[in-house]
Amino acid sequence: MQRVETPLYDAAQIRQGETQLFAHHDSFAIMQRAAEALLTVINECFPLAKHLTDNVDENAAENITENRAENRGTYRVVLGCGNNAGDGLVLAARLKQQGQAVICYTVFDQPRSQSLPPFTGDAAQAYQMAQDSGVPIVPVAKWQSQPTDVIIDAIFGIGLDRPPTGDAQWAIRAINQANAAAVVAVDVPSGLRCDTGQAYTDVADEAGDIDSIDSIEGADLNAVQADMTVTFIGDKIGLHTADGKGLSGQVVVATLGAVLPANLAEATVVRYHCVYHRVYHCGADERRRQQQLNQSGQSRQSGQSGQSRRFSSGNQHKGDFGHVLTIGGGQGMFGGAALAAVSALKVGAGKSSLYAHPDYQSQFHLDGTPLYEVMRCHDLHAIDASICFNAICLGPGLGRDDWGWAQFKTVTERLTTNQRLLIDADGLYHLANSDNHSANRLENAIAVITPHEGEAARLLQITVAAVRQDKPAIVKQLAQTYRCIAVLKGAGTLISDGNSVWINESGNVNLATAGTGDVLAGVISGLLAQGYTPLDAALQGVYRHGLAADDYCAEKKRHSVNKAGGKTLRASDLWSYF
Ligand SMILES: NC(=O)C1=CN([C@@H]2O[C@H](COP(=O)(O)OP(=O)(O)OC[C@H]3O[C@@H](n4cnc5c(N)ncnc54)[C@H](O)[C@@H]3O)[C@@H](O)[C@H]2O)[C@@H](O)CC1
Ligand SMILES: [K+]
Repeated sequence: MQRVETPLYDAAQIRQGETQLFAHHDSFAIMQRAAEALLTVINECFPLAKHLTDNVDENAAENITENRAENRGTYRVVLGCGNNAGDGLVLAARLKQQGQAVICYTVFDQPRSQSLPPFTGDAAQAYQMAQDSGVPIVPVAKWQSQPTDVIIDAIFGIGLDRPPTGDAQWAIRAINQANAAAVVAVDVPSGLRCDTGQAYTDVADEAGDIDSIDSIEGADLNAVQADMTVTFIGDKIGLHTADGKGLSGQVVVATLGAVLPANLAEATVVRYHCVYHRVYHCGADERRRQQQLNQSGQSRQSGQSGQSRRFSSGNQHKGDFGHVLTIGGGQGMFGGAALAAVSALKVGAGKSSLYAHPDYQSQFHLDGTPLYEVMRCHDLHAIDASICFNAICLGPGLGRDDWGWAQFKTVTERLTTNQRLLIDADGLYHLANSDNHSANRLENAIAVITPHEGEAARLLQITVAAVRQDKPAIVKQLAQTYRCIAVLKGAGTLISDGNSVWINESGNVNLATAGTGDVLAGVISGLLAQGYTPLDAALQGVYRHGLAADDYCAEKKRHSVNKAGGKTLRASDLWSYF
């Protein structure tokens, strides 16, 4: 299995690329290139019928759509006051030159009441170009839109440095509520922080306690929800993780001729996907990924690692594929442990054993179905002397009570050097509450931890809001603090070895459902048991878990079961797609 990595950049690195470009090119020419890239994408992906009556004046502009016999839609460009708006203005001029219906809305100025627009430099030149081309430019107070319109968000790009307020906030809401045919973001969806993927919200960022996700869930995002983002110079971290994964839509990169300096090619944050050398039943997605791989000049391939022995020859025994011991299933929580134990088998582990609370020793069932394939483990005290467990999965459904704590202690005190270990769920709760001794012991083990935001907050003794502020930095910190591979789960799951950060490309919102985390714990443990390095087990496990959810949704759509692709997935549904 190959891993394909594409570098992602933060705003400071993009500014370096910009500086390099401007050393050899006129900056307005680069802005025109950006607009040309936007125009190409819009013409290809979101064409509207040409507008035949020219010379629409500013006062009549807001009635463009209504005045047309056929309600064929208008390009509505919403402008901030920086160079992101400059890109939007040049685009508007080019659309107008093509004979399209286009109107610009200014968020920060009232052109008629002020002698000069607030634009400066290249953006001022772009403003002039749009005016010369006859593009109507009106205050956003005159906003109106139709479902047939295409909205272009040119409010903020990489220069966003504070929460949008006033008219900007109003404009972001108007775009999101417009129910337009499409929303295209210029460079970055406005309101999204491009370094971290965190969107501004309508509540203060400081909200949220340690481990409490609920306190900040439900806040309205103060950021544009785009169908497509055309991003310039290099791809950006925040478009692929946290809020950004959902807000950016499809991401198209236009380098504008920039070749980022060699040291940036060693970006410490990359997004990745894996390429399998076998045929999947959902081949279309894989073919698409293969095409992207072939077309992408920026990608690099690595991780020729961990080709599972399962596929290498036909002459093997189940013992060759590794044995996973799952420890969890405290009182009332057997399901999570069972999901993990079965998932390890589904990704090819040869054997799976489960140690659970004595209540379950006589009823080994998941949703009423007996767990025939999973063996019972009756005694944890032998695990240090035992060579039969190739990986331990500690925590699914373990519970935070005394019984859970006792099992956690038994395992961590008996960890042998190089024991392959994954800690998830309540195992992480106990890890956070244990003394440094346990963390030090992880150093000797070959360990992977898989927290969600709340668990990450507890592990680092910070608030959930603080975790959300910079997830790429947090996942690194987790790996460094606990001396292991850290997987920070969520939209655009992040993985770190304490040095680099990988962002997973697969997966969708359907994974936000009970039990999928237990399945992931089992998947990674299953790969660990088969001999994958902990980094490869984490990277491939996260990718395969997300791909299974993508394939599930694609199949449901194909069979018209769920055309909208809504949330129907149950955790155990993933098993059929590994
Ligand atoms: N100069 C050029 O030729 C190029 C510019 N490009 C575009 O330029 C963008 C960056 O331009 P800028 O650096 O001007 O930044 P932006 O256009 O993103 O906006 C920055 C302006 O908005 C203000 N601002 C930031 N947050 C605000 C808030 N919440 N409320 C109110 N005002 C706020 C800033 O003070 C600044 O005046 C890129 O994202 C890209 O779209 C690219 O096309 C590359 C070429
Ligand atoms: K934007």
